[in-house]
Amino acid sequence: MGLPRFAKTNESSSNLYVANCGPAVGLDLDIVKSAFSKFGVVSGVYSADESGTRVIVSFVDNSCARAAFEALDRRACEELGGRVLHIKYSVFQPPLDKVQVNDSVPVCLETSDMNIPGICLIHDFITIEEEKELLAAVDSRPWKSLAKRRVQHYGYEFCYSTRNVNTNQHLGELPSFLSPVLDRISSFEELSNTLETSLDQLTVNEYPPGVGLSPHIDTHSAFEGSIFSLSLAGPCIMEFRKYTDIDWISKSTSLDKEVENSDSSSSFLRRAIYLPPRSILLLSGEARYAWHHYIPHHKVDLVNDSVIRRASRRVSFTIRKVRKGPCLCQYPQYCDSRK
Ligand SMILES: O=C(O)CCC(=O)C(=O)O
Ligand SMILES: [Fe+2]
Repeated sequence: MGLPRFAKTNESSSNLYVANCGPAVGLDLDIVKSAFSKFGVVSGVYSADESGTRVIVSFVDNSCARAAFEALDRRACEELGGRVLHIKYSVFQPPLDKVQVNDSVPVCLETSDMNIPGICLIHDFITIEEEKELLAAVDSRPWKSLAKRRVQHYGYEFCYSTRNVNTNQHLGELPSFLSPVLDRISSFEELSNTLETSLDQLTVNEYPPGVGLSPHIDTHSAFEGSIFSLSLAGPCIMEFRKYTDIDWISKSTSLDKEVENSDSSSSFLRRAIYLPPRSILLLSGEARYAWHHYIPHHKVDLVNDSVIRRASRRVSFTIRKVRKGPCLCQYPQYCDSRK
C-alpha cells in the first residue's frame, strides 16, 4: 500500500502534519511516535510524502493532537534533536475505491461508552516487555494454518466446522507462558468478578492485515461464562451486533467465511470498539451471550477521523472455560443448547 493521503486543514483534527522531522533528518518514525506519545495515544506515524522530512502523526483523540500542536508548533523539540517543528492539522482522504472504512458506526475508545452490559476493556493490561515474551512464546510453537490466518489451541482444540470443542480430548494444562496473564486477570476486580471457575482453553489467532473474523457468538454449549481477549502486536476494530428480528443461527457463520452475510433484511443494534495492542477485552453476561462480535476485514480503519492502519499482524489470545454440561443462560434465543 502506498502512502496514506492526507490534506492540510485549519480545523482541529486528530492528525498532525509535522514538517522538519522524519527519516531523512535522522528521526525514524518510531522516535517521532515516542516524542508525540507523551501527549496521548498515537495510533500511527506515517511519511507525509517522499521527502522524508514531513510526517503525519495520528492520535486516537483530537484533544491529544491539540495538546501536541500547542506545545510543539514552531518550537524546538528536545526529544527530536532540538529541531523546530512546523505543524498543521491534517485530515485523512481515503481513496474511496481502495479503502474500506467502517461505514457509519462510531468507534468507541472505552467500553463504558458502548452501552452493552457485560463488556469491559482494560488498556495496557500487559507491558511491552510482556507482550514481546508472549509473542516469542507462541512463535516458538507450531502454528496451524487456516484459510486466511494461523491459530494455536491449548487445553482443548476448537473445531471450526462444528464451532465446538471435544471435551474428551484434553490437550493438557494451559501453557506456563500464560500464567502471568491468568494471575493478572485474577488480580483485576473488574475481570475476576465474573469468573466462577478456572479458565482452561486458549486459542491464539494471528491475523495478517486485511483479515478479520465474521460475526459470531462463541458457542454457548462450548464455553461457559466469561471470555477474555488479549490483543498483541497490532490494533483492530471489533464490532458488536445484537440481532433483533431474525433467526440468530443464520447469522452465526463460520469464523473463516470471507464475505459477510447480507444484512439488508435484518435489523440489529451495532457498536464498535478500538482494541489497541496490550489491551484485554472481557465479554460476560449479555455481551458474551447475546451480542455477535466481529472483526471487519479491513487494512485500514477509521476511528472517528483518525486513520488506523492494521499492523503487519495482530495476535490475539482468547481465553475461555470449556463447558461440560448444557448452557442454562438467560438468552435462550441466542443459545444453541435450547435449539
Ligand atoms: O481475535 C479476537 O480478539 C477474537 C477472537 C474470537 O472472537 C474467537 O476466537 O472466538
Ligand atoms: Fe469469538
